[in-house]
Amino acid sequence: MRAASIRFDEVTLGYDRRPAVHHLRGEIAAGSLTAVVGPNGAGKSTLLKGIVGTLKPLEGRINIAPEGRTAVAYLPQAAEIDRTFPISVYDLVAMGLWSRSGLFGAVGRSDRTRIEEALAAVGLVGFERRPISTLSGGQMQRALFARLLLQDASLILLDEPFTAIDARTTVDLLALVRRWHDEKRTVVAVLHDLDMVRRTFPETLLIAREPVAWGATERVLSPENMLAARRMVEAHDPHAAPCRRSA
Ligand SMILES: Nc1ncnc2c1ncn2[C@@H]1O[C@H](COP(=O)(O)OP(=O)(O)OP(=O)(O)O)[C@@H](O)[C@H]1O
Repeated sequence: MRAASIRFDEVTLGYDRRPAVHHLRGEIAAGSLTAVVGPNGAGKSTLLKGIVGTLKPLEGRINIAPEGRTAVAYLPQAAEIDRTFPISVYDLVAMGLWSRSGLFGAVGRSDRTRIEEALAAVGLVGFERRPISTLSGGQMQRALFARLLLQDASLILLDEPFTAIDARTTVDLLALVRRWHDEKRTVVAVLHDLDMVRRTFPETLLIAREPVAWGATERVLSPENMLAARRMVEAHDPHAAPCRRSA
């Protein structure tokens, strides 16, 4: 597997021509482990959607290398996942193989072994037949991480993966994030717990509608930068005309 890098060339992302994030340039290095932090409404989820490609840049370009050959796995915020969908834990996790087997591809013995290994890795052995609607929040997140494991992607994007998740589950799932990093996958996670970011994520991008600081975590999370980010989001006028400032 070749690790994936992400380059931003003067990127503006937004909705209905209104920028949510702009003046974004720089690179997330191949094999890096990056936290994206910032106040509510700073544009963190928007940034991930831009990388995944569900949101096309209003301006600029996001380039993922190696181009066309990077498998991307994306875990949206829990609120965006339909827990009422009638599907078992096993089938949800098996969906991680779709990129290889296709929607109607047969699940062979080696696939079944991989599904069982993924369920074991997240501590969900015995939950296979449970409908996902019966899972607790932490169990659901474990199932989603098992699905990510099977996706075997070189670029993994996580949007607030530990919000409202119990401490034990967080510890277990954070170990998987570390494992992905050791395997030289590129991991980008939106997080609010700054202690966790300091402990686990070497790189941080602090955004407040535009990058405030980007680089080594300890330097980025300075009190000055955090204050600047909060002020920038508070000062933002959602009805302002699209910004024409060159980056
Ligand atoms: N689908 C949408 N249509 C219009 N505006 C949107 C849409 N999604 C997000 N926005 C706006 O874009 C801005 C950035 O939102 P985003 O969800 O990316 O922020 P965030 O940093 O992830 O916030 P939080 O920490 O609260 O999850 C906000 O002003 C939000 O209201």
